Amino acid sequence: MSILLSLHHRFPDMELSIDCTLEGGLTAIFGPSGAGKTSVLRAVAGLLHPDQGRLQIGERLLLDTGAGISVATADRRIGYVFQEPRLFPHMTVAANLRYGEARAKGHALPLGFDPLVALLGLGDLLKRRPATLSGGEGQRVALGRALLSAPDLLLMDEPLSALDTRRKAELLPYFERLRDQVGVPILYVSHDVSEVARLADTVILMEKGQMRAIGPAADVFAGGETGDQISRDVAGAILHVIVAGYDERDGLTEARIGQHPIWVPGRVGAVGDRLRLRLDARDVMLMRELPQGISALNVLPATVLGIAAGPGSGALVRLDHQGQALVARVTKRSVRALGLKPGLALHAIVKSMSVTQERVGTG
Ligand SMILES: Nc1ncnc2c1ncn2[C@@H]1O[C@H](COP(=O)(O)OP(=O)(O)OP(=O)(O)O)[C@@H](O)[C@H]1O
Repeated sequence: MSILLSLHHRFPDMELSIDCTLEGGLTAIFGPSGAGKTSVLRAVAGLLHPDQGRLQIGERLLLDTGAGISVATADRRIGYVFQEPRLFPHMTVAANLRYGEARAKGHALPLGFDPLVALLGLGDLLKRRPATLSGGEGQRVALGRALLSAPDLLLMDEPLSALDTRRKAELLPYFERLRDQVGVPILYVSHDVSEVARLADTVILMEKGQMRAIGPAADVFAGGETGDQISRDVAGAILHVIVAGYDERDGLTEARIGQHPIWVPGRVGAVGDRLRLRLDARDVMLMRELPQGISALNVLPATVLGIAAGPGSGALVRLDHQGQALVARVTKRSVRALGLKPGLALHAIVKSMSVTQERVGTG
């Protein structure tokens, strides 16, 4: 189901502008604080009335300022999950979920009550009251309630930002399952690169109210065509790999892109599972000759696609590894010393230990 979104709004100290068409899946709106991410969600939900805008979800036209159309929030069939669960404190978890279901008003649910309770692991919580839930449990209930209202689109605004690292890690697999098993498109706001790299199919990069880039997550984090769209702190690759085995002796998971192995610390997934790995551009080293006697386990043949030199001492080198984007952040001095230029074949070295747990996701 396509989502057509066009918003233009002038705040006293910022101009918001976004135009895009989305084709389902999970789209992350990513950018620093104040970029305008939440304002986009608010406009989509009908809580902010833009100066100019158009929103169409599938066949349903929800907003067209030119034609004077703006469907009321309650009738948009859009679910909203916030930083905190916002559950009804006097109701049990089951009653909170049933409240969501009642709002579906007969529209087909993406998943029935019981399968959704199972997917979100809510079975043991149904009789509890919100005050007794942990932050992560509360967010799962909030998600369930939103999905049971049969939304055409789910909005999630920094749903992990109020949680500590452990709770975030517990919740992320549920979000992955939701993305992969429930067909509801999701607009997901976050300023956290590890979260976005792990979850997003598509990334909208926002800065100062403007849409700076849009595309598949791997392309946007690699810096796009010109390599200068992404800030150096978040540039990196998202590699899609398949689990090939586990080395018991060394405690390493073998993943593969085609026939090429990539070793990841710990046991992750089962043989045949699809994983996505985030490689920070600063953790990738480049060598022209096949290296001998080095500790890094992952030596990936790659071809230089482009080089974007920043204003400082660094440069972002975009590479192709078997059809997937890799990106290395190196010094301009190394670019010169290695004679890096588009088309050059070389080796990208990635330390296994740099692929930490939070950089490994599914799907
Ligand atoms: N109701 C409002 N009135 C005036 N200006 C607003 C309003 N809402 C948003 N803005 C302007 O838009 C900017 C971006 O706000 P928004 O909350 O959308 O950003 P964000 O990217 O979600 O940031 P954060 O992660 O900090 O919430 C604000 O700094 C402000 O300039």
